[in-house]
Amino acid sequence: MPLIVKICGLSTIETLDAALQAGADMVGFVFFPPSPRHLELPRARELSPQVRGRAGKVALTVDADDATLSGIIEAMRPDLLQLHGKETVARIREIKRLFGLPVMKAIGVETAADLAELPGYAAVADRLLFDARPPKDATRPGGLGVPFDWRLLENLSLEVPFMLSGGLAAGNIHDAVCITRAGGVDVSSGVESSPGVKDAGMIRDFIRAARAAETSLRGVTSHVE
Ligand SMILES: O=C(O)c1ccccc1N[C@@H]1O[C@H](COP(=O)(O)O)[C@@H](O)[C@H]1O
Repeated sequence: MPLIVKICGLSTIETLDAALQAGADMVGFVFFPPSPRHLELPRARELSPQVRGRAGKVALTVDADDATLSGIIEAMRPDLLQLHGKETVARIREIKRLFGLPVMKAIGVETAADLAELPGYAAVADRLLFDARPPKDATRPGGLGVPFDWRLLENLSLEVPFMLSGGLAAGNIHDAVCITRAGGVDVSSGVESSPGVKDAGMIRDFIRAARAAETSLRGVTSHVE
């Protein structure tokens, strides 16, 4: 399966275009007011048609209530909901029942103990996303540009596809993909010149580096087989 590359936290026509032109498979929009990448609904409505089937549209929320989710879905018709808060298995089941959209649940990882909750989430989510567990005093649960120990995911066997995030950048994506064998990668801070300000050149570099990592990993595995 080709590596899925997701560029998250897009908020301008120019950088969204850069991500799409460079071949991003998914583009993410953040709906979480404390984030420097937060989008208001009118802006989401404006950007959404630009994606027009060129990539999967992902709406990122953090413990959003039904009314908030409903407004976001009406405004941008996402293909996937990224749930990046403390949503329980029961809440995910309810969101799927209410809105009929696939869900990617983010799991914060710092130690092996953080993987204990995986079976429950894997049973209900369509995808999992492993991100660095945020510090207790963080103002947001992700988008902090901090990696975790990828070796914790080595030899992970899951029934659902999983993606990797947390401090990824063009310079470390090769190691990240080779160690975790993730089916997808998700970046926000690593393609920004400052928090919330995406850089078209960094987006292109990241996607190029992710594709190169994918090619080199394929070479290794086909050699071993
Ligand atoms: O991007 C944000 O501001 C954000 C806010 C709240 C929850 C998640 C957020 N972003 C996601 O966090 C990870 C890691 O991002 P980074 O590359 O380390 O900055 C990624 O999945 C983003 O989608």
